[in-house]
Amino acid sequence: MMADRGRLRLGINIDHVATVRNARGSAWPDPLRAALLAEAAGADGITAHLREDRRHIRDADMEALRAGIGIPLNFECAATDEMQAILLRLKPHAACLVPEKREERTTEGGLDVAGDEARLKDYIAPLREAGIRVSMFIGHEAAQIEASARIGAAVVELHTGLYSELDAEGRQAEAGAELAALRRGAALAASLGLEVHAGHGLTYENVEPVAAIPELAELNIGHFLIGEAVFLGLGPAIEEMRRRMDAARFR
Ligand SMILES: CC(=O)[C@@H](O)[C@H](O)COP(=O)(O)O
Ligand SMILES: NCC(=O)COP(=O)(O)O
Repeated sequence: MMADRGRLRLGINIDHVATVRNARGSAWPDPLRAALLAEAAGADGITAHLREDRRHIRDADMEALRAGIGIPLNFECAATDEMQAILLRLKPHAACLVPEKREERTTEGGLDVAGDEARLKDYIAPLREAGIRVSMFIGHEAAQIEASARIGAAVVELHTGLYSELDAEGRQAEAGAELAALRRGAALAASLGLEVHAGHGLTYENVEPVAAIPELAELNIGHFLIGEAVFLGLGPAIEEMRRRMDAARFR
């Protein structure tokens, strides 16, 4: 009999549609249009990251996504006062708090929840009261997972960036060790009552071992799929990712 470990949700991150738009200072390609195409292709949610420097997604994009899509919006941002005010005004389905450095090319590592526990507990309290599902974008270390549970986060999203990099570099033993650590992290988080998501750097080639982790409820995938959309179209690119995720879950 086929094992049924539950359907894994697929959130599509549309940040890099905005990267292409901003490269020319034009109005296109439009991230909302991408989000609506993703929704039509079966995406379970849309993820967008409003960075402090607005290098891709901008405030108006978040407003348009909040008003325009029919599936949950996962609003990624740093835990700053500015972002808290925007979250409380827009009230997205979910807020995923991420570490952010102005000079980084992309999100490097997870949020240090254990090292900033008291502040983050206070920071998320009004978000929780507003009905926003709070998620922590963290590494797989037990200390970060336990701190996320203690402060009252509903979700942790485990950073798969290192696994993805090691796999892409052909460092299979190290990628396997990182995958095993992600598995242990997912099991610990679920045992603490957290919903477990994962994402960053996932591709057709590396997604299946991650999708097979039984405690995961959702993957968030962006950069690779926006690139693949150039060749396949966004809908077919998403459908192929969906197919591979299902293959990992239901084989
Ligand atoms: C938090 C995360 O993993 C992604 O949302 C990522 O941050 C996308 O944005 P960047 O590519 O700007 O890092
Ligand atoms: N939180 C991870 C995410 O939204 C997508 O990351 P990526 O696929 O763009 O690297």
